[in-house]
Amino acid sequence: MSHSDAKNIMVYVETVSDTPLNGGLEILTKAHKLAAARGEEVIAVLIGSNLEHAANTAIMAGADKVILVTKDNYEMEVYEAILTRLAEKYKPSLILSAGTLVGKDILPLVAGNLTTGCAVDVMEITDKDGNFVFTCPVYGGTVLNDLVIKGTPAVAAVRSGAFEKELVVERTGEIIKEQVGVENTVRAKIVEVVNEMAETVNLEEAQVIVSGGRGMGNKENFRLVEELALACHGVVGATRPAIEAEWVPRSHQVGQSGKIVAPKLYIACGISGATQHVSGMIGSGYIVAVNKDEDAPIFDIADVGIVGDVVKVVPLLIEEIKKIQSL
Ligand SMILES: Cc1cc2nc3c(=O)[nH]c(=O)nc-3n(C[C@H](O)[C@H](O)[C@H](O)COP(=O)(O)OP(=O)(O)OC[C@H]3O[C@@H](n4cnc5c(N)ncnc54)[C@H](O)[C@@H]3O)c2cc1C
Repeated sequence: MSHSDAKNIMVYVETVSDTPLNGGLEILTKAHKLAAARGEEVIAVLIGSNLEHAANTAIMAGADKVILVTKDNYEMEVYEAILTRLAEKYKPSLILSAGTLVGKDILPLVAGNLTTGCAVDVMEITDKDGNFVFTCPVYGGTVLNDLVIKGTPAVAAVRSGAFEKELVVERTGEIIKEQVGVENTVRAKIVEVVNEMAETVNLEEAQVIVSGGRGMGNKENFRLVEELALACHGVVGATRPAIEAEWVPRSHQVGQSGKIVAPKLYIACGISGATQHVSGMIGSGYIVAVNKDEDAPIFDIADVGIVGDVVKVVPLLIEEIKKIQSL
């Protein structure tokens, strides 16, 4: 695509059961600010069914236009082809999506189809002299790298929680229904989707996460993490060793090779604070850590640190929270 043709920002907004995920809405708000400064528009793309309500939410979050494409189930190649066709038609200068598993699945493929580059794990986007600059962590989050994509459009998957969502009820926008024929592109078809109970976990959207690490000791003690999460109306997270010990399914892993999260409250129980874990939760609003080692690196990033044995401290936390809730 030539540079001169391209304008406007296209945002793929992922939905689950007709509801747009916060990651996409946060990006729409950021895209609205970037596009407004350039005198351009934000085009949201929603793929699924019964998405009219979600389209209105996308407009409130910052979309000027919302393109609705009806499809029943998620299929990577179909979604990738739809986004590619829409990019060819609408010629945006930037394509964004939340860096969820789906976003990270399809965006690099879209970038490949359009022979351009894709930034992942983006934490900030700035517009410098007409070029988008993407700030991304590298080396496990120890260094922040600013990068510019030379191809057009620039494509980027953004970290959940990187931007703040603002819903403005008075905003108006246009809803466009597009039919995109992509059936021939499908090489693999999903014939059945089996929903493991654990897969209902949506760590990226959670406001409260209680995570357990190797320091929980065993599967039975790990139930304390689940109990504390339940008491706080939160979601259970875990470090890789806790996953590898099979105390909890893989869908709960937080970190570099797991999920990137940004809850308001993150409680880390028996977690050392290794870079690969911390890079996935450093965007949390308030961090509480329980560890028996007062020199554990997790205390360097914690707002509140409790030095003690998780098996003694976590039951006390559960008891206190239940007491407060019963008042
Ligand atoms: C390429 C790569 C990718 C990775 N991706 C991830 C990832 O996505 N997520 C992830 O988590 N890890 C990841 N890791 C692993 C990471 O490097 C660490 O090994 C891991 O995060 C450590 O987990 P932990 O804190 O549970 O265990 P440990 O580092 O062993 O820490 C356990 C902590 O528990 C404390 N403790 C022990 N007993 C108690 C007790 N009774 N009460 C209180 N505290 C106690 C100890 O003091 C210690 O600080 C990755 C590694 C690599 C190489």
